[in-house]
Amino acid sequence: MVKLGGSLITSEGPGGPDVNRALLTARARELAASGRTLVLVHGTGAYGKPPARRYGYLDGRLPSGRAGVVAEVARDLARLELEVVDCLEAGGLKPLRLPAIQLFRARAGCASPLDLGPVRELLARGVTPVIGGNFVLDCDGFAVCSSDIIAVELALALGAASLVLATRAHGVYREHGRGEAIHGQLSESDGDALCKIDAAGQDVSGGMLAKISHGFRAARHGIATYVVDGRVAGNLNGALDGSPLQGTRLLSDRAGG
Ligand SMILES: Nc1ncnc2c1ncn2[C@@H]1O[C@H](COP(=O)(O)OP(=O)(O)OP(=O)(O)O)[C@@H](O)[C@H]1O
Ligand SMILES: C=C(C)CCOP(=O)(O)O
Repeated sequence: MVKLGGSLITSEGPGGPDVNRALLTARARELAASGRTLVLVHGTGAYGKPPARRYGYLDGRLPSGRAGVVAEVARDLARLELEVVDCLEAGGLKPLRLPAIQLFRARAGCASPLDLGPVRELLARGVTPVIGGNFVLDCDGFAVCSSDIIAVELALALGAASLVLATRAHGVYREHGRGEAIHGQLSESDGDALCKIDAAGQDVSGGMLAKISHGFRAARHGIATYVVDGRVAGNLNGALDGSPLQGTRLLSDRAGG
């Protein structure tokens, strides 16, 4: 399971959000060359995070009365998803996009998987399923379903051997903004280290701290879990092989559940 972070694959251009096509195609080429069976999940970055601030749903929930906002943002996310599969295909993969809203459902803002049969069946047919962070149905409206949650839930449900969370950072910085030293590995019992990590109040998906917390859930179930630098050539395959060139391994002290 590989998740390509929104900060990695998108940027804010002069005319609005853009996909970093060259980088994404290069990563796809490396993954295609390895010939692995893969599920690819991706974030929304410049397409998904600014609207949450602009329209004021940083808690990730929108009642039915705000369906117009959901429709507008989902339209832009559909453009992102199309560009992503275009780059993945240009890199030599056989990607097929599955909408998050058909695979996940939320209850009071908390998303969990529905029937993942289509993901399994695509894998069996040699296709790479691609799922982007997006809105899903909630009891009384809609909820943001972050790509970190999608990646972790799919990794758990499909029994993935590893989960690689690729982002635009060297790994998990020890002190973000005050140097580039990263944790080689980070354990969920390391309270001193974790309390220095940014909870990103202006990020609908909770930033690095939320990413790490979700990642620990996968680690707890024995899935080799990494936060790696997606800008570094060869790093995704390195991490999938258990030795990233640049990144942080997330470890659980509560392995087994
Ligand atoms: N301790 C930290 N270590 C690494 N990055 C950090 C840390 N604290 C904050 N950050 C910031 O978090 C960013 C990554 O978080 P972000 O939520 O953008 O992840 P992403 O997975 O790339 O995006 P998305 O959630 O859209 O998929 C980094 O680019 C960095 O700017
Ligand atoms: C903002 C929406 C709707 C999707 C979630 O964004 P992600 O955390 O970038 O996957």
